[in-house]
Amino acid sequence: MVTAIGARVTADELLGQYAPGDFFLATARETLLARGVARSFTDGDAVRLSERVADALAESSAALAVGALPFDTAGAPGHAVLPSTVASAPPAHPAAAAFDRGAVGVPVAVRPVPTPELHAEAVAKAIAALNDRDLRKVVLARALDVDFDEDVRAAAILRNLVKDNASGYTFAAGLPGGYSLLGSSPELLLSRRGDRVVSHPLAGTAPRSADPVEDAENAAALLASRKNQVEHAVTVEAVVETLRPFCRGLTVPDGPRLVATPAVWHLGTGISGELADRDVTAFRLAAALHPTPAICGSPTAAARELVGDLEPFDRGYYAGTVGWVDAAGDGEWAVAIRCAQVRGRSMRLYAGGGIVPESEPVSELDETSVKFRILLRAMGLPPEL
Ligand SMILES: C=C(O[C@H]1C=CC=C(C(=O)O)[C@@H]1O)C(=O)O
Repeated sequence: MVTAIGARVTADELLGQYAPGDFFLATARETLLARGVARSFTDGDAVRLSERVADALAESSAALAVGALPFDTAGAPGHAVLPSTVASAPPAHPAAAAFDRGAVGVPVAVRPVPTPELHAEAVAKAIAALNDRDLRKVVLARALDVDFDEDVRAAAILRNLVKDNASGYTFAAGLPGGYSLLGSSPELLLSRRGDRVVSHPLAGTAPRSADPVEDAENAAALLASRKNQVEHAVTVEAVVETLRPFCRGLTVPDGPRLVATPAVWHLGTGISGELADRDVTAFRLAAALHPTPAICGSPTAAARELVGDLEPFDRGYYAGTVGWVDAAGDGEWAVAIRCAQVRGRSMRLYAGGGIVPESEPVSELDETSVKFRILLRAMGLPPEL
């Protein structure tokens, strides 16, 4: 097997080479394209998968492995690949802002799953269940199924996602069964470089507005909102608890900061730590953290059960994680949100939101609609569908 970090190319060129099945990741730090399969791994146990991948990297000349974990391994396996080739380029932005938009075509059908009304009803049931089942938070999602009369133009959608999203983690990941996951997530699950570990959980959301005054008001209201602060604190607590045993020291800010994305404001907390044992890889840490209360809830097992009871679909790799790990154990894993699972002529878009006792069903429905806009815009579709 030959794995090579290619000569320095541009993000634009890597996007030009991307084809469904490849792994692509654009961040503020770099752009990565991994192609071909030298070895692939699937495993229902995320920790075991991370260890198998670490062993394989140690035995091979591969520069890195790429992969994806599903939301729940009961529904789909963790998946990782030692690619045949890896190329990296400098960050796509600022140049990407001037990219031509890729043409995506017009869908022949769009179906919400469930209907918006039923999603609002599910949120109401979730609010009641928090009390009955002794939960602090649950994250409930809905989907939009979109069909085309030709294969989904994944490369064009990915190009548009990169163009539209100057920050965060814009990705495409090949999945088992011929699927790909395409999206642009604002949320870092875990990065490890040497002994420095960073996680940046997000929870708590408000819409952006084209009117600067309203936009600033929305941001200020989010920061002042007790409901959103609670939703956020539950998530940060879980990330800190999970990372603590792996780290010599952790730096956790006193409170969250506002994080701007093109469609929404979030509350975010940047957590950093010093890794105690360099044998613990980025993938192993991501497997330990996943699923955080940003996409599942708290306590985890009860929240996952409630998600299964209330959502009328399997999440697949939505609300999972996508990323890479290298032979030294360094790597970067994003929370797989603001994304769609794609195969053939169809794609399923997902959006969810954290539910706490103070949540209101209609606001939660609206929040999912706003979160869909990242994908809808990249597909050339109107913001409300
Ligand atoms: C579950 C999603 O977002 C999570 C990440 C940030 C903010 C969230 C919220 O405020 O509810 C969600 O926890 C999603 O976009 O599908």
